[in-house]
Amino acid sequence: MPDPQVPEEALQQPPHSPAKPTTPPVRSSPSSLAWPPSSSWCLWPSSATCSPAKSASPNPKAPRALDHRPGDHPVLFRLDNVQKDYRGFAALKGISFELESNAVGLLGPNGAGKSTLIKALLGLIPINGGSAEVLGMRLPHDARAIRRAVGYMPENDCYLPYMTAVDYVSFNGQLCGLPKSEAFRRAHEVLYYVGLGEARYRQLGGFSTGMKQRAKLAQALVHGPRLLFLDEPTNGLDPKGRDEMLELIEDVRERDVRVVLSTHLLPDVEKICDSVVMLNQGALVHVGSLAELQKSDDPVIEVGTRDENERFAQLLTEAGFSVEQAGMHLKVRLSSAQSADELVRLAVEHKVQLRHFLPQRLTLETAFLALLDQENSRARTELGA
Ligand SMILES: Nc1ncnc2c1ncn2[C@@H]1O[C@H](COP(=O)(O)OP(=O)(O)OP(=O)(O)O)[C@@H](O)[C@H]1O
Repeated sequence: MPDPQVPEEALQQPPHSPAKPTTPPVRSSPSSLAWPPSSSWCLWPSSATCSPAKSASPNPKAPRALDHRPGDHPVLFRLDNVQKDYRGFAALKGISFELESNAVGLLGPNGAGKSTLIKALLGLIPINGGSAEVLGMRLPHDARAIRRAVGYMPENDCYLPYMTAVDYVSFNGQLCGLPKSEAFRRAHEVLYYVGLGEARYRQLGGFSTGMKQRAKLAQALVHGPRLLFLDEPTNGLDPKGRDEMLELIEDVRERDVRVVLSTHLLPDVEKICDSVVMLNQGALVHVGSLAELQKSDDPVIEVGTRDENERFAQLLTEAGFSVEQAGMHLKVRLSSAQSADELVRLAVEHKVQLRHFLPQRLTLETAFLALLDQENSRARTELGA
């Protein structure tokens, strides 16, 4: 039975053609298995700029090289001394950087200025000094063009509770410049895409937190943005909901939409992003690739022995290694002059049986905390001087 509220063109292109081989990113309920919308469905508006979606790559999780739509600007952001004051309070203190990236993690403790930076880059709040470019478009002159090219999923709820999901998403599409019928058609498609196909005529006020987050994602995607700003998209979600939201974001990224993810959850950044921008108290702490940040100059090896951790720690310390106890294991930090071979040789020489030997990757969390520590002690020194 055709749905009387779905426009004819949407019915001609069924939102979930069985011919599509792509893996469903969301499997929250049988209804969400309606993914994907169709083989030719894409995140870009069909009128002027839409071209067929690329077929799924063999490994959708494999990192892709920068690969943009024709005419897309390779430089995501170019900021020069961007400042923002709220009645005399400096929320952004002269931020400068240039970044080429497909997925950026925007990190910082509470009050660091992440939301302020996002709003400034969207042209939603004026900056008090400096200049900024988003995808090659300059603020404030090109603010309208930026808003058309960019989707924004805000941290806070931003809907009227008595609106249905489809009206809400369609209305946002119109606000972003889509004609009414196109906005309505795409609202249906994008709601299927985020796994809310069956719930699209329900009022948002009755949605669970996970459904509200998906509806917010849908409204950010409806007009086919080239860049998506996500402010705390996994806030309030349980572990399953969080995984599903991250899978959706990964899928969006795989469809050539660049992503800026602002979050406190560093594992989310590790999963989605290829680069990071770190702020602290309105200042830029770090900008660069994630891999670069996780590269440790002093590798750490976790070792465990058969009941001889204490003796081995003593031997390692005497040999000049830096050792600390970490639960049932020892963490041995190697300087540039030391090697893992030496550590093993020492164990063999002293007949210490090694039961555990694990070179450790520096986590984003460790790197983040170390950078914040450095920055805070630098600020304290400056204050004292
Ligand atoms: N409209 C406003 N008026 C006055 N001060 C503001 C306003 N918005 C933000 N601030 C202040 O600017 C600073 C940066 O706020 P912002 O919301 O950008 O930080 P954030 O990094 O996004 O924090 P969180 O992670 O807690 O969301 C904070 O000290 C905040 O209190």
